[in-house]
Amino acid sequence: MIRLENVSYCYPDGTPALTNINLTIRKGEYLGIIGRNGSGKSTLALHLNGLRRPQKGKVIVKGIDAGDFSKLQEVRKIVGIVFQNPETQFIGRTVEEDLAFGPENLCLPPTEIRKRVDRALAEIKLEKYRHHSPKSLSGGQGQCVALAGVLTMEPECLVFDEVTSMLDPDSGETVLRRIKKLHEKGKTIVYTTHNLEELHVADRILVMDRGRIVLEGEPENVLSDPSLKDLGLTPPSLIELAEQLKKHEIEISWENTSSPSSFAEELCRLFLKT
Ligand SMILES: Nc1ncnc2c1ncn2[C@@H]1O[C@H](COP(=O)(O)OP(=O)(O)OP(=O)(O)O)[C@@H](O)[C@H]1O
Repeated sequence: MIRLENVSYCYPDGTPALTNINLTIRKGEYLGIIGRNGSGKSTLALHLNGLRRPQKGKVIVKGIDAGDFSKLQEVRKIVGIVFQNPETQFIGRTVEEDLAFGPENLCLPPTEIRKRVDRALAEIKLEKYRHHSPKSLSGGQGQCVALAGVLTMEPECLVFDEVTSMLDPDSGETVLRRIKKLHEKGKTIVYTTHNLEELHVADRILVMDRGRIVLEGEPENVLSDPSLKDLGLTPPSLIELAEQLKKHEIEISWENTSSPSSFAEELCRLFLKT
């Protein structure tokens, strides 16, 4: 669906943000991109719908060159982006107005705009906030509205750039659940984060460091890769716990316990002992 061929990008002050990136994003896949601060995740995300154009190499979106300025509108219909801070994306005075903005720009007929706004509101389950100012919502609700705003454009691929980093854990969970649902409905998802706990649902994970892809694979392999710590990343807590149990040769089995809560208690007990 999206192909990056030898993509390199340097910011005007000379900071190299991407170096020789080769990547194919398959239709319907959930791709997680992880890396410490400044590793190039956002710059890569911005290349996926032409918000940044490669200085070297090519980004091809369903056969269209995303670097070709005249094709930008087409590319943005296929790939939508949601950013870290939803407030920077709000334009309308009410949620409804905000959601209508994208389809209005596509010059769609009013009935179609209405249909898309209603559908997007139902998708994020925020119908009752239709007439509220998007700026009056909580961080999590605001992020869901930003997501709905992208959905009104009906893109096949959704790119989420560190969308939970400003949210509390509960709101972050809600946003992640919405994203998972969209994936189940067939959307291609690209999700950048520096929190490995969020990536167990991905089909594939890329690890970036200093503008390069340094590790790639299925979650079970990448999340337990010993080089993660050297790359400034904290493995998921369950994997850390499993490593500790292995290191201390502690045996634990489900059969020893009668219920999930006693299993959890047993784990806690063993963990405190190590
Ligand atoms: N507008 C800019 N001007 C100059 N340099 C920039 C700009 N944006 C990013 N950079 C630099 O480019 C490199 C890659 O940054 P990028 O934001 O893509 O990384 P990131 O992995 O998304 O980081 P973070 O997790 O902190 O958002 C970093 O060295 C960063 O300082």
